[in-house]
Amino acid sequence: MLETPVLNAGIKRVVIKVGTQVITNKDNRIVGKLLAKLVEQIAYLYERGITSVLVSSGSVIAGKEVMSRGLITTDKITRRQVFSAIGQPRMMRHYYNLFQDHGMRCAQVLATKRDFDPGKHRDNMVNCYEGLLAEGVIPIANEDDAVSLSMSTFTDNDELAGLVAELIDADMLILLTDTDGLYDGHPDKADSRVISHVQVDEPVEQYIQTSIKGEAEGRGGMESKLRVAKKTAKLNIPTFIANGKRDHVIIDLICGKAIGTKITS
Ligand SMILES: Nc1ncnc2c1ncn2[C@@H]1O[C@H](COP(=O)(O)OP(=O)(O)O)[C@@H](O)[C@H]1O
Ligand SMILES: N[C@@H](CCC(=O)OP(=O)(O)O)C(=O)O
Repeated sequence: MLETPVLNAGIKRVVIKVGTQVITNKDNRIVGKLLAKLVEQIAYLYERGITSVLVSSGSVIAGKEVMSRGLITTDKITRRQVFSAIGQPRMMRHYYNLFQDHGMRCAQVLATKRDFDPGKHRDNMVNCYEGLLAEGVIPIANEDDAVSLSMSTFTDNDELAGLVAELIDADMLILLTDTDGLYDGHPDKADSRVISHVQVDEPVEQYIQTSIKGEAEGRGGMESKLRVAKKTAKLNIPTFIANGKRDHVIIDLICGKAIGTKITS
């Protein structure tokens, strides 16, 4: 199905973050075919000696998908906790089945920000990731939204992905979203163009547009993607912002195709 791409031989470990916008349709429903496309690419890379960690959003929207009518509480925080607690196993059921179709195994690693503090918590995280990767199991990370509140909350999963990339010493970080990268204007405007390369000291934040998000539609936005991308790139981990709905996007990036926005130090 795929052409014969020439993968960058220097890439052995990659962290791929997929946002809520990538895996849902306009009705905010999870699209199984999009998850399948992502898993197919991860399986393709795995066969060729490249291991991936998937950081997947979607638990809150997956919970809302089945619960929005029945939920009595109007407290936003509790709603988020309940949605994510219900949605996370729904997401993992999708992923478990999809990886199994490729003869692969996956595992869930939920974290709060505290787990990345230097010391015992962090050592435990390293142990867990390295243990899974050594066994050929694909770790699927998400924030532990059911219990992650106030001081232990990540800005969003972009931040989590950046921390995981640092933790496992990744060769590349890919932030997948629903636009083709960072645009120099509003992504919906005809005269806006994707910025193909950003260096960490370039003041491209001026291009970020404000967007209003509904409940469960994810957090963060382009501002946090850019902040995380610059921080991770400074650690010499090349970071990409690209369109997760595009066919073969992960493989194309690892082949060095000029797509998305590349952020480097
Ligand atoms: N300059 C820009 N270029 C591209 N996208 C932008 C820009 N400014 C704001 N955005 C918005 O950022 C959104 C992606 O971030 P986000 O909603 O957090 O996605 P995700 O759920 O994938 O993490 C896009 O849908 C787009 O509307
Ligand atoms: N942890 C939440 C997603 C939070 C988040 O960062 O969302 P997004 O900006 O869509 O990547 C969830 O699983 O629904």
